[in-house]
Amino acid sequence: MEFDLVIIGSGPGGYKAAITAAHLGAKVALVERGLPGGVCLNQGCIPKKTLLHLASLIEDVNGLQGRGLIGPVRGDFMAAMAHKDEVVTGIRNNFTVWLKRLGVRVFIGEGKLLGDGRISVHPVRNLNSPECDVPFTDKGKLTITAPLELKTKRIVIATGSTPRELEACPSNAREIMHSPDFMYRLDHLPKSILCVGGGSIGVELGFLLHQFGSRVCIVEQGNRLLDRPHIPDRASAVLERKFARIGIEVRKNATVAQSQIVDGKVEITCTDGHRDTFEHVLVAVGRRPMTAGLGLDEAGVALNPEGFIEVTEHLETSVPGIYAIGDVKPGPMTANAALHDAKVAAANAINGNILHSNYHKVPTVIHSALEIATVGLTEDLAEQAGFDADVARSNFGGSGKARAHHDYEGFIEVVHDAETGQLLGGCIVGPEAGEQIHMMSAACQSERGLWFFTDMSYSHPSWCEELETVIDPYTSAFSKSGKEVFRPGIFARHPK
Ligand SMILES: Cc1cc2nc3c(=O)[nH]c(=O)nc-3n(C[C@H](O)[C@H](O)[C@H](O)COP(=O)(O)OP(=O)(O)OC[C@H]3O[C@@H](n4cnc5c(N)ncnc54)[C@H](O)[C@@H]3O)c2cc1C
Ligand SMILES: NC(=O)c1ccc[n+]([C@@H]2O[C@H](COP(=O)([O-])OP(=O)(O)OC[C@H]3O[C@@H](n4cnc5c(N)ncnc54)[C@H](O)[C@@H]3O)[C@@H](O)[C@H]2O)c1
Repeated sequence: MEFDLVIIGSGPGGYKAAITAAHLGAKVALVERGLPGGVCLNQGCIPKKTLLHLASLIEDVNGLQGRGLIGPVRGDFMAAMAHKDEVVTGIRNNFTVWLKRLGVRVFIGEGKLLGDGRISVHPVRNLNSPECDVPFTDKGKLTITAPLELKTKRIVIATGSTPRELEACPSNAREIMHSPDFMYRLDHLPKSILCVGGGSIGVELGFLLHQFGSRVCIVEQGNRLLDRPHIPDRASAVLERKFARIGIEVRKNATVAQSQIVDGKVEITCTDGHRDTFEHVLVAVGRRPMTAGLGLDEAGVALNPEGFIEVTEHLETSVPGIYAIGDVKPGPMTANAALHDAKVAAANAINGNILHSNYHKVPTVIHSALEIATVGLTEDLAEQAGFDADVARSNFGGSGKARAHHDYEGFIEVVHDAETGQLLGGCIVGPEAGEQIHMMSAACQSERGLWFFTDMSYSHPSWCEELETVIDPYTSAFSKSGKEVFRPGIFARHPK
């Protein structure tokens, strides 16, 4: 069977690449060895967001007790987990039908590079990935029963990642677990849980369990939660204050030195000497790329020292015509980034290397006790890049909508160049931040830069109108000084 493009892996990277290439008129095959939809649909973004939505509702409703609502409401964790399964299964069952309608051939089997544009696909013994026991209804009869060989002009590798192990706290998928075990093996609400790692998974799953009634502690080796360059310190600080207020314990600058399972409970000793016992431990200390068994060596595809597939700015690997996208190559390990990569790599694979990946364009959104959303550069990163960075900042204290919702924790900051007004990026912490950030993205993309916000008209009351409030004094000052120069945002000026 011959194709223009074969994609290995059907997560957000793989399926988006398939759709993009199909829209460009290519004959496309998508090979998946586990559950269609990858980590994002089956173990990550979608199940997590379903549970977090309920967790946030509990918080919102209880926050309005005595202000017209009578409570408190409580969560039913196992009913929430069943609801989550229904949501995921519903999306998954339509997923392959949708791809078929676009003309994409889906093969459920294990893909391996054979060189010379050939890919073998082998039947998988246990269709459901080793990390997840959820049944898959193969409506389209896509599961192969005998080995196949596909021939293709171009290849996209989108095989994703898997959780990193922690030697001092080895997972047994029960008392000590990783996020896939949390999603599919947890059959009760833990009375207590330790999250090792205060990154995205620790703060998101820790918060949701707290809302359902677990005692939650997070141990983080860095000196702040979400310790990543593109998340400003101020955002971590607001989240840490909120965790302290609602009763989530955070132990920073520490990790687990020893763990032992005794009578079905996990006894922990931390490097700061702290000892405690938890019903469960969730290890979330990052993820490693999924490259084993792909035949990369034989095909000549180079890896970097950390084991990620090396790519050029066009997302092409060391072998011309083979591209790699999403978690399996260096860069942000988010669905947002994988979706961005997919559009770049698929277009390049079909039309020649014309597009560059540009992670300034890709927002990051953390869904926890507060939503934290960023795009482009922080103040620190902007200064490191040589800009004369200035920040327009506001909290939601003056926002009518925030007051009406009785929800005004958080802030907005918009980073720009003091000299030119060029928009460089921003961060929003607060309600619907993950939606509001798209305004910031559009502004960064536009030729109008900061003036994008003041040119706009807004609905009132709304969260987004705060963006105009925060920017107004800056654009006015530029106008008064006669320095009103319209410059494209950071996206257009920085190819990488
Ligand atoms: C708990 C959790 C919550 C998350 N929440 C968010 C969020 O809210 N927002 C966000 O942006 N990101 C989130 N992420 C991250 C996001 O899920 C990943 O970044 C994203 O799924 C990566 O997409 P991908 O296409 O690179 O790979 P994946 O989604 O990992 O898909 C790779 C696929 O390739 C398949 N595969 C591997 N090897 C082979 C082979 N040899 N043959 C055939 N198939 C193969 C795998 O079975 C898998 O289905 C979350 C992650 C987790 C764990
Ligand atoms: N909303 C989202 O976009 C979202 C949500 C969940 C996961 N994800 C992605 O999934 C990936 C995995 O998430 P994650 O939370 O496991 O990784 P992460 O990289 O987000 O955070 C891991 C955290 O663990 C800490 N850590 C590392 N080793 C440690 C140790 N021994 N002891 C204590 N702390 C330690 C790190 O300092 C870091 O803060 C991430 O790359 C993330 O981008 C994204």
